Amino acid sequence: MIQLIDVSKTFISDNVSVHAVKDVNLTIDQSEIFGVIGFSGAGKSTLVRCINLLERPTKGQVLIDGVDLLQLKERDLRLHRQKIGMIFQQFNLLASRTVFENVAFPLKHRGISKDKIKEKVLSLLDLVGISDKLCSYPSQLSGGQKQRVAIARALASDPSILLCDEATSALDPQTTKSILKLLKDVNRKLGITIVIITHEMSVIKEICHRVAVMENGNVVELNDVISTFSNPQASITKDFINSTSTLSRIDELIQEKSDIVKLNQGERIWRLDFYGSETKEPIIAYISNKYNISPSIIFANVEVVSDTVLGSIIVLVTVSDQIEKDVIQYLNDKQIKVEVIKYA
Ligand SMILES: Nc1ncnc2c1ncn2[C@@H]1O[C@H](COP(=O)(O)OP(=O)(O)OP(=O)(O)O)[C@@H](O)[C@H]1O
Repeated sequence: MIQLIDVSKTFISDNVSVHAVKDVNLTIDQSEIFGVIGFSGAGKSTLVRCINLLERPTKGQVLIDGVDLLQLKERDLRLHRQKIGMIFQQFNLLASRTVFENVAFPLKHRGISKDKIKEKVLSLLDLVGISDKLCSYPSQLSGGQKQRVAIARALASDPSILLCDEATSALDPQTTKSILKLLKDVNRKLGITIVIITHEMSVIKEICHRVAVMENGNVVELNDVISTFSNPQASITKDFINSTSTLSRIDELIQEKSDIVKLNQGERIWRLDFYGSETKEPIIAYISNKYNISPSIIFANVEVVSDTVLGSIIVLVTVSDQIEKDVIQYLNDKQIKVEVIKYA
């Protein structure tokens, strides 16, 4: 378990203080996949580097399984750090060493026999699916293959925690998916806690259990992924979610006064957000029949997040004030959020 208690990090350069991380409190459970999202400069890397003391916090405590790393002497700290692996956007492989040698590197000088090292490296390369590149050099590998080698190397010390700093940002979408799937497998098979820094909500959606949203050094929102997507609180979280969906196009169309959103007398535009079991009910058909209205769908977006369906639709509907109130009440009772985006 990782506990960050009142962690702050201030950099001072040229007599200017930069408060990169401000009083962050976080608990990340064993075997959890935890995401940290934020725009550039929000403090994500600094926060995550505080977990293995690549950055020493200016203030606060960093507890790994109850042990405060900041209180440890150098030798003990080195031992504890071996339990925290890390991978990076630029892979950080040793260019002059083969794949085998890169993965074997953390095992050197530990009194482990050559045979044991070989056995371990081969099983790790098998786990990450790159056994056929044993003798290749990093320059002969694709980005996805390099990240697989980096993951194998990070796992060589049998860590209980794996920190991933923008590990998929340099990869194309398909390779990103395959690396995220590998991280998921590693989490499931080895029970390793994974902390992932990203600026893409799609990464959070794909594999994380919980997510912390960072802005200006603060954690401004912290929740499980479903709640974050279905009921975001902070405006920056809403911005991130909008960036993954086509629905925010409606706001642009309204601003542009597009013909698509030009309304006649009595018409309105609603946004309906629903998730989980509600997605199986024929809600639109039901309200059409019950209230004698004919919603026409302008946009729709349905996602699957952590095995839960999340849907949003934007509809144009002609309706009186009273019927609108009744329909909204009915939908709210069904746990469907309704926002009236535009009146005629
Ligand atoms: N070594 C350093 N010296 C001075 N300032 C630093 C240092 N490292 C980071 N900062 C500053 O701290 C703030 C947070 O940086 P950090 O790299 O943690 O953000 P980030 O959210 O990870 O950004 P990105 O997504 O661009 O990597 C920024 O203003 C950055 O300029």
